[in-house]
Amino acid sequence: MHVEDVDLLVVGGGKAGKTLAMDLAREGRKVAMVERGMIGGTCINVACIPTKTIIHSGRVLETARRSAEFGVGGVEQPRVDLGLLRHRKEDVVGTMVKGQLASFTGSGMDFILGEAKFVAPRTVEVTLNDGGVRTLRGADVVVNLGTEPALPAIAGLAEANVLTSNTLLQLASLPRSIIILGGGYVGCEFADLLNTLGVEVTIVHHGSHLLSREDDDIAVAVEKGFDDAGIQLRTGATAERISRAADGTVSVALSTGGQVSADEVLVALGRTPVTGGLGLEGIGVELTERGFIKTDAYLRTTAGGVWAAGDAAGSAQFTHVSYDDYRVLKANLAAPRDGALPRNTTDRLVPYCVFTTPELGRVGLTERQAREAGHDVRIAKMPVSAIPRARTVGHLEGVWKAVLDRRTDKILGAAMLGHEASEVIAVVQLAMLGGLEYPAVRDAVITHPTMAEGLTLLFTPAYLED
Ligand SMILES: Cc1cc2nc3c(=O)[nH]c(=O)nc-3n(C[C@H](O)[C@H](O)[C@H](O)COP(=O)(O)OP(=O)(O)OC[C@H]3O[C@@H](n4cnc5c(N)ncnc54)[C@H](O)[C@@H]3O)c2cc1C
Ligand SMILES: NC(=O)c1ccc[n+]([C@@H]2O[C@H](COP(=O)([O-])OP(=O)(O)OC[C@H]3O[C@@H](n4cnc5c(N)ncnc54)[C@H](O)[C@@H]3O)[C@@H](O)[C@H]2O)c1
Repeated sequence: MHVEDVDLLVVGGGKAGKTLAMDLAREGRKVAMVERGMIGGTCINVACIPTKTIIHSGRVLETARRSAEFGVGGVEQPRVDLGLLRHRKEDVVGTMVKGQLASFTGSGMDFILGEAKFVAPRTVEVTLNDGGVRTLRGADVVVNLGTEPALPAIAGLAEANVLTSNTLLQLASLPRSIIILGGGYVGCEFADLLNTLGVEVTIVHHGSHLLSREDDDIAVAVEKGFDDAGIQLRTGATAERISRAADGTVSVALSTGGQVSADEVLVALGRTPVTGGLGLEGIGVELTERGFIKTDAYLRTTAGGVWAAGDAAGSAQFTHVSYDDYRVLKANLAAPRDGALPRNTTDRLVPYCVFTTPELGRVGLTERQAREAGHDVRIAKMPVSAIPRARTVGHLEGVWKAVLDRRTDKILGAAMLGHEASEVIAVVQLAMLGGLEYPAVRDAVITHPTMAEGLTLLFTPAYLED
């Protein structure tokens, strides 16, 4: 067996791994990256980018429906053209994939399309997609494998031909109705989108509220928006059995009694790491009970010279977190072998956004977490309708909530449900990173009329509890 030695071997081309591979290759190091199919990884091919592209189409449709309200005539009966929508999504994805491939090869790395399997310490055997086998060993190895939709052991699920976020993106026509199992990020984003596109949506969620990680008042505000839009909610209910009848109708029996039926079922019940059958444990890389790779705060695995990043390494499942894993790895790989490692993942301030309409931007602690952590909590809460920009664009829905520390006046966290919340949450995040006290944010001169200007209102006595 001929073993090819490289300085860095990246297994799985996710956000962290591909960025690191390109960087080190550009610096003149010998780098190989093995990817089994998705050039650019999950985010670009089947997750963030395609979903946000079609969510934008949904928003254009909704705006077209409201065109008369905005003084625009001539837009009669706007409707979605699924063929064109898919074409645009594939164009956006395809352009990005092409760009990625050019960057990979342009960086000087050896980009290998094939399935990797560990056969010895820091060594993989790659079954090449176009035939043949190569064996590579890295002085350092970074494993960045990602996750795939979880398909839990619900009776009948395997036989019912259910949809996942991957297969839903491939549909040639829209179902008339759909049951979505899981009211988390994937469930809520697809529920909102499909409802906008005219599909009858029912969400089955076993938590008492959707988006179980959020404070109840914020989740209730999301639920109210869904309810007003006609989405059926079955919260506090677990799917116990799924069956598809001869006429194609799918039924889901609920733990609360009764059942719901529709044309299709989308399973959005979390994601499973792609770590099975890869020989990881054979080379000393320990996995958790759920199959995630055990790492320390420096992203070292339990095997010498093997590092891990992204979803499969147990990092919060966001592309921007995988990107930060890249920063951690880059600093640590460059450090002297015998010295202390310079960068870790502890205490990262991770924002995120659920891309429903309106969006839910989140950063830092929820009120519940802040109280549990022993903070003397003070809440600022304001309806989005108070913000002048919300009036000019006709998006009055939503609520902003900030969690403050009464003793220090520092911002501990924020939940912003409203127009462009994905952008405004970054302003709050920067204030938190800068250690600003809330009066400094309130007293900043912020451009009028923007959504961010709402921050000068949120912290005034009208919206700040005593
Ligand atoms: C529907 C959906 C929407 C999302 N939207 C957002 C969003 O808006 N914002 C956000 O931040 N996050 C979003 N996420 C989460 C985000 O997609 C993930 O957190 C991110 O893609 C994880 O990247 P990663 O670095 O872990 O690796 P990945 O990008 O998953 O890459 C891992 C790669 O490893 C390859 N691989 C696996 N096994 C092997 C093997 N044996 N040999 C070779 N290659 C292998 C895979 O093909 C894959 O390309 C979304 C997720 C979903 C499902
Ligand atoms: N905008 C974004 O950043 C974005 C978008 C989509 C996905 N993601 C990432 O992908 C990950 C996976 O998303 P997801 O929505 O699949 O998972 P999730 O963990 O966010 O939500 C799944 C929900 O399903 C519920 N559930 C579990 N079993 C159930 C059952 N049998 N019946 C009814 N409900 C049940 C759980 O309580 C959970 O709240 C997320 O954690 C997120 O990090 C991010």
